[in-house]
Amino acid sequence: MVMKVASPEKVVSITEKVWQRVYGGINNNGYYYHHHRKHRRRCSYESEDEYEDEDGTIQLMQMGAERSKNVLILMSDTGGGHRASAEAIREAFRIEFGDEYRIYVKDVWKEYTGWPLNDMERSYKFMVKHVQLWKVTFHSTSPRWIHSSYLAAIASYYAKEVEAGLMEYKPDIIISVHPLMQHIPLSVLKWKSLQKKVIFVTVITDLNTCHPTWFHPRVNRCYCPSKEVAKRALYDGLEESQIQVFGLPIRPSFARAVLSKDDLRKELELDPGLPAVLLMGGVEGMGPVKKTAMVLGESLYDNDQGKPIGQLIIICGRNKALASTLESLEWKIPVKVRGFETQMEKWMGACDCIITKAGPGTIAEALIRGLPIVLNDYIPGQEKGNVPYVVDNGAGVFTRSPKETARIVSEWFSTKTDELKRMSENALKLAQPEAVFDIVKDIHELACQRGPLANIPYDSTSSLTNVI
Ligand SMILES: CCCCCCCC/C=C\CCCCCCCC(=O)OC[C@H](CO[C@@H]1O[C@H](CO)[C@H](O)[C@H](O)[C@H]1O)OC(=O)CCCCCCC/C=C\CCCCCCCC
Ligand SMILES: O=c1ccn([C@@H]2O[C@H](COP(=O)(O)OP(=O)(O)O)[C@@H](O)[C@H]2O)c(=O)[nH]1
Repeated sequence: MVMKVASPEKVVSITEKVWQRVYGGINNNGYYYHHHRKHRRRCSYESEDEYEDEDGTIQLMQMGAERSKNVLILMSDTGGGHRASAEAIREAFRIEFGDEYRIYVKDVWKEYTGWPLNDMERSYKFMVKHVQLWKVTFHSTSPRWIHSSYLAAIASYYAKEVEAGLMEYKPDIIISVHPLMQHIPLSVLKWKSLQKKVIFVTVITDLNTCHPTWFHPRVNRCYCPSKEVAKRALYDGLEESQIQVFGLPIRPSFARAVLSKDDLRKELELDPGLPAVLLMGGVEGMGPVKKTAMVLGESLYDNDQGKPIGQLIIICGRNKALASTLESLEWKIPVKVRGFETQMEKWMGACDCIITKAGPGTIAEALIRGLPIVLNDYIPGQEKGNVPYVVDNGAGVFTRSPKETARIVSEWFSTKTDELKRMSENALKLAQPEAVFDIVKDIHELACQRGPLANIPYDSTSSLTNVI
């Protein structure tokens, strides 16, 4: 990278001049600040060569920082949580490090491979609809020898395709935010002798009872969202030095935006005075959403006084059928039915509590917004442990019964407002809004320790077919 700066009039280091111009400041310790970055950073390996050209302009050549580093985030739309976390990491990299990193969020399986890898979304949706099938698959594939053999077989079968997918993005760093995206890319990196050059980290997006496919002993780091998950990682053979516990990565718009409930209600055209409950079921609108909405529609109406005691917002995500059914119903209380929303932080910020299945993304977001949670369902296996995570920490309750859910919310809005307040405080205590920033800073540290760009031989000629 070559940058131009005017000749200095007083004696200041060339580095300082450049950083002042490009990034807006440098402190006494030599750390520089980007105009939109709060975090200080410096990779000690960076060195500069300088020279003056004819018009007196000094050219600065930064050795070892000629280009942005490529970061490939591997995810899949099996549920909405993996994409949300991937986007959170991308945004945090941008805020902290500007254009120092070029981020790609990709489902490489979908783009490059064949069945069953390229069809995980549909298969997963089918399996969680037939919940016993999912339960059996989840638990029967938990032993390492079982999932490792499956995944090794698939890795050999799709090695060339996965290699092509990785080559396309020439990653210096690979971040997996999906339980099925450790083994195959790590095998490919091993076969290509790239393991020591490419940094590979896993960011786990399950809060407690996660599947052991998340834990791969050859990762550089495994970011666990909770101590419970870290314990499982240790038990599964990861070293302490590989594990970091920062929290689940949530989009920075949740952590950093200053949101006033009154303004949000105005913007979202909600009733300014009535307490509001948000009802949802992950990105697929799963769980007993319709039944719960209908019972709430009755219980949040005070028949004696002839007026509502609360309002209801239902976010159906990608479940269009659910949205259109709910839109066609008549309600006694103010109800807003929405499809897929891109600004969840606003809807959560406008509400007083939430009813949801035990999706880890939604839970972590609700905690940041201080919303007491009624968990009304969970997917067996990976979501089961999210229930005690919320309930035992006093941030919410669990019930599968729509009637019970409606009773709890009506009480929170009338006779038990103190309980609502206490749970909201507990939720805020459990929240980890800075987790995503801690994760990207730690990855940056790893990249700095790795030294100048590794000159990774991403040549298009070598092929894995030679090694398998
Ligand atoms: C389809 C190809 C997948 C790989 C091919 C098979 C390899 C076999 C090895 C293991 C199979 C593993 C399946 C179970 C592991 C799942 C681990 C896990 O936790 O998955 C969760 C994710 C979804 O993410 C979650 O979403 C939730 C919300 O909905 C929530 O947000 C949660 O926090 C998230 O973590 O699940 C997946 O992505 C799995 C997709 C799997 C599709 C399975 C297709 C089945 C085809 C072949 C599998 C063969 C398995 C044989 C089982 C033998 C049973 C006797
Ligand atoms: O309309 C919607 C519905 C959901 N989500 C997000 O999708 C994620 C859902 O993840 P979770 O782990 O809760 O459940 P999943 O969808 O994976 O089952 C969360 O970040 C939600 O904020 C969203 O952005 N828009």
